[in-house]
Amino acid sequence: MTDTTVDSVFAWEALDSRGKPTVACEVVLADGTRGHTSVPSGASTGTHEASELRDGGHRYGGQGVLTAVRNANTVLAQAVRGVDATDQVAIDQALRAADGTENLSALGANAVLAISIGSAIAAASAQGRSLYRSVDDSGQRPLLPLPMVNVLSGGAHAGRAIDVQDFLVVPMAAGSFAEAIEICARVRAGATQVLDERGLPTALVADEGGLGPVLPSNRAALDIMVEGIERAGLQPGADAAIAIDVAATQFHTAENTYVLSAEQGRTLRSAELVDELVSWTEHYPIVSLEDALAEDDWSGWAEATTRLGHCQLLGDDLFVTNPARLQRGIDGWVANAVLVKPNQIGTLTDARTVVTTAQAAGYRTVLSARSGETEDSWLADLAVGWRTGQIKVGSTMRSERTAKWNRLLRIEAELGDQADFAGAAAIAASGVRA
Ligand SMILES: O=C(O)[C@@H](CO)OP(=O)(O)O
Ligand SMILES: [Mg+2]
Repeated sequence: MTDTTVDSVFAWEALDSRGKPTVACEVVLADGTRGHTSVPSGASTGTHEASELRDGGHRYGGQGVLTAVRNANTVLAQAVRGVDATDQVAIDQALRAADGTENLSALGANAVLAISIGSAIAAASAQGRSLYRSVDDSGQRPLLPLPMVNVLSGGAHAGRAIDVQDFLVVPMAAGSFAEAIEICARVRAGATQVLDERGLPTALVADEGGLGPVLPSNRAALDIMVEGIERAGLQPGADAAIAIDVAATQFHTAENTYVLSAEQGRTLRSAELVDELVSWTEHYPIVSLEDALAEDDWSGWAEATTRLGHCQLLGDDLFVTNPARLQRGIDGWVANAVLVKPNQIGTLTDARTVVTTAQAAGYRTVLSARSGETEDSWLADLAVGWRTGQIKVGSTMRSERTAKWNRLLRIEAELGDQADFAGAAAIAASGVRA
């Protein structure tokens, strides 16, 4: 008989895709069902993220992850024991109450998230359902997300060879998720050819599998994106467009300026950075800009929203998947979309709240992996089940990335015409205020 109450938690230290320690765990239900998970970690993290216990180095260099593992195995395990794993809100409340801090710094957001997700996976499995089905209470047909896929990398993920962190391809013409991934893979191959022909190294692969060439300017990277799209036999804009993650927090200074080190230290004020971005959108088929300004530059962000509101303006470091920061954005007319990373907030319930709050306000939602990932694929299921419409996982290379793409390919293949594909409408659809 199915008994979905939590019986025990077994956590341990595992490796992430950067070879750094992370938390893995198995949540075991009373009927013996198990839910295994491991959690990711960012490199260009926002100051306002939930606080993971992590030393950043190998286990022999510090105790952070081991402490999180111990907390998962002891006080957090105790907190969820006897709670029904099908009641995600109750699981997450128990975890939050045990930690007692707003940002989960006492026991570690990584320990909390591992149990939060492990419980959801165990609950789905006990009910004989796929995770994407068990987290979906919409009563609608499953919705496969439009991917944005990393082609060129800079910033904190690629030794700051370019200032902008991610140059991604958005497969506008795709009619299915499978077609979308094929377009992205073709553009990646096209960009690789272009770099090869210029004698630029293509073996330098960044944290998320993007190409990491040293280029003279951010515009040079945009040129390569356009050429890569053309080389793939596609029309820039109509078939494949460009998204960028400026990750501006990374080159913002205490004097409230932005320093482009890839462009000889060119220094810009907020309004000048917005001018620069506006000019990029005039010359290149850019449909989405993430973290266009720094995490606490709310006035710069407001200006960007006024001047760039025809594009998707995605808050990552700005909102950090935090319901209160998102609400401030909605109230203040800032951005028009939110990047959702469950580990920025620490529980599935809070991440879900961000998705529903954003969608109710007309903001678009993009579920996102981290630069330090694991081979888990639960993120793919959450994108479908939460109907986020878009997903960002990194490139079409490296197994910790393809684990998510491949899970989505399988879901689409299994469902056939029982599922919908969000397509370009997910990024172009105007919100109530766009
Ligand atoms: O900034 C981001 O959007 C993510 C993923 O690209 O990077 P990180 O996980 O390092 O924060
Ligand atoms: Mg980002």
